[in-house]
Amino acid sequence: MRNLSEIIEGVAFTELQGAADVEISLITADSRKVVPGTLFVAVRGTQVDGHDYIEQAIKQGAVAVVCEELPGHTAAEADFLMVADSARALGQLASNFYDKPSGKLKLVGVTGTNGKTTVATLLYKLFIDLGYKVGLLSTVENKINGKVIPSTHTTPDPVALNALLDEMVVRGCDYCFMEVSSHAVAQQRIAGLQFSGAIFTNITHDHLDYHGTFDNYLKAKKAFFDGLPKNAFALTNNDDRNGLVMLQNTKAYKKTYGLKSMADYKVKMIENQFDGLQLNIDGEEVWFKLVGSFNAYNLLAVYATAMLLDQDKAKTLTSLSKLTGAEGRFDYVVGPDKIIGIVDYAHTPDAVQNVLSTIKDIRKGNEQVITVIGCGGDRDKTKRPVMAKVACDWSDKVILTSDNPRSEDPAQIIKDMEAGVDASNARKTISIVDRREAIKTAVHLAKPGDIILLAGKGHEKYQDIKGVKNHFDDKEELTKAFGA
Ligand SMILES: CC(=O)N[C@H]1[C@@H](OP(=O)(O)OP(=O)(O)OC[C@H]2O[C@@H](n3ccc(=O)[nH]c3=O)[C@H](O)[C@@H]2O)O[C@H](CO)[C@@H](O)[C@@H]1O[C@H](C)C(=O)N[C@@H](C)C(=O)N[C@H](CCC(=O)O)C(=O)O
Ligand SMILES: Nc1ncnc2c1ncn2[C@@H]1O[C@H](COP(=O)(O)OP(=O)(O)OP(=O)(O)O)[C@@H](O)[C@H]1O
Ligand SMILES: N[C@H](CCC[C@H](N)C(=O)O)C(=O)O
Ligand SMILES: [Mg+2]
Repeated sequence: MRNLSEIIEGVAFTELQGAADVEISLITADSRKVVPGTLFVAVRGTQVDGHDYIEQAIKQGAVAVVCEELPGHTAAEADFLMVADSARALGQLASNFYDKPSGKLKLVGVTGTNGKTTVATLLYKLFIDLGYKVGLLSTVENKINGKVIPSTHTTPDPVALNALLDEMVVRGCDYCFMEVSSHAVAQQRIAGLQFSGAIFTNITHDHLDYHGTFDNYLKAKKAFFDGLPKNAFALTNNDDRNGLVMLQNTKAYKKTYGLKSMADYKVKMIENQFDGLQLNIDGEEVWFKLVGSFNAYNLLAVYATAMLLDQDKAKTLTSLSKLTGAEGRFDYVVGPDKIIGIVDYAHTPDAVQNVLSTIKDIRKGNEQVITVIGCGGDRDKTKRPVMAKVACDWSDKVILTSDNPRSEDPAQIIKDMEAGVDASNARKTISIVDRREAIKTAVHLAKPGDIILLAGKGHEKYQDIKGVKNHFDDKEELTKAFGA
């Protein structure tokens, strides 16, 4: 319970109707959650306009409303606060409501097309191992010092986000590592947060359905860096062609990492094998349990962050060398006849190419690589043919199948993917709509020693078909198919 006058502190408003002297028990942008004593924030969304629900919210007991436009007839029972950008105000209000929890711990955000979950999860595990109390906000799960809280988004909405940060503070967390998705930046889910540091992994093709152009997608990631305070660090991947763009307008202190280019933190690849990576990281040779050259970048980003947070170099490297990655990222199961099944969350053209090139680099002989892959419905359609082409170019056999079709016709999504399969690749490609059948077929086609890649769903425990989330787990299906 907080007084409205405290909650609106620092929020730039153009007009206030009412005394702002009411007690607020809840803050929400969703009229369906309003209970008596709520502050309702009307946000314009991609589907509907929250302003259309103001009256409903007041009927349900909202005592104050934040909006960009007053409703036609002002209901006198509530206070009204007019702002230029209510999505932004929601972030600041949520932070104030929970008494600015992000400032009471060290909050580090990770952005980039691929690697966010891996980097944030490794940082969480590392700092736990170094003896701290830590929070994690990620695609796979949210965690508060060991306690798991299921995650609904890569970056939660501002109210859920600040509530989680508040719980972290209450439970004594020193650090929180969180993923910052481009959607979250564009929708102001991180407004009002006080970051101690930001990490950029890379940017390649994804989410063009939402951002419209690659340039807008890039600008969303950059906006996160632009908003950092000067006592925060801004750590970027200098091998990525857009890595330095992140640093152009930030007030934070700038640091770079890289394998190929000049950078403050450097790594060299020594060995890349099925059971791990040997790297020379900042002058020290260390063996890590993670697989694939892209993980050299992730590990380096984590190491650099630990150094920027003043951790001991030797302890950090010793600890990092023991860690495994995030669930569903290059997760493997060995089946009969030494057939290897890999479950990986690669769901962008770049990630698919990276994981397949890693498999090619580390396989021992001429074993076949069989890839099972689909693309999500109601998401970027332009990546579908590209992902299919990459899968074909880098595999010996490909089974095109369903990912999460959501509201779309799964057969049509596969048709969109098939458009990227040229005549020479068509010979090695089949399409099977049912993902379970596709996995069984891959196992059936595999000869001793072959490698099966199940791409796109990683840790997910469901398949979303027409809005219904049916239980589905790639690793479980693979294990069953191996057993049959
Ligand atoms: C496209 C997108 O990102 N949508 C997010 C957005 O919803 P929206 O703009 O469509 O909202 P809307 O339905 O138009 O409603 C507008 C406003 O009216 C309110 N409303 C609506 C109906 C009603 O009866 N009453 C009411 O008050 C809503 O609560 C909302 O405040 O804001 C919602 C609240 O924060 C999010 O839950 C929702 O995420 C949807 C479910 C989603 O699937 N998002 C994905 C694409 C996403 O965000 N992904 C990224 C990761 C991407 C990556 O891998 O990098 C993530 O961070 O998870
Ligand atoms: N640094 C990297 N560069 C390129 N590809 C990567 C990198 N790290 C991981 N990948 C690939 O991308 C996939 C997704 O990795 P991860 O879950 O860490 O990314 P993410 O950015 O969190 O994704 P999302 O946006 O869906 O949350 C992995 O399964 C792997 O195939
Ligand atoms: N966080 C990503 C995950 C996509 C994973 C894939 N399984 C799909 O459903 O498209 C997104 O929202 O685009
Ligand atoms: Mg993620």
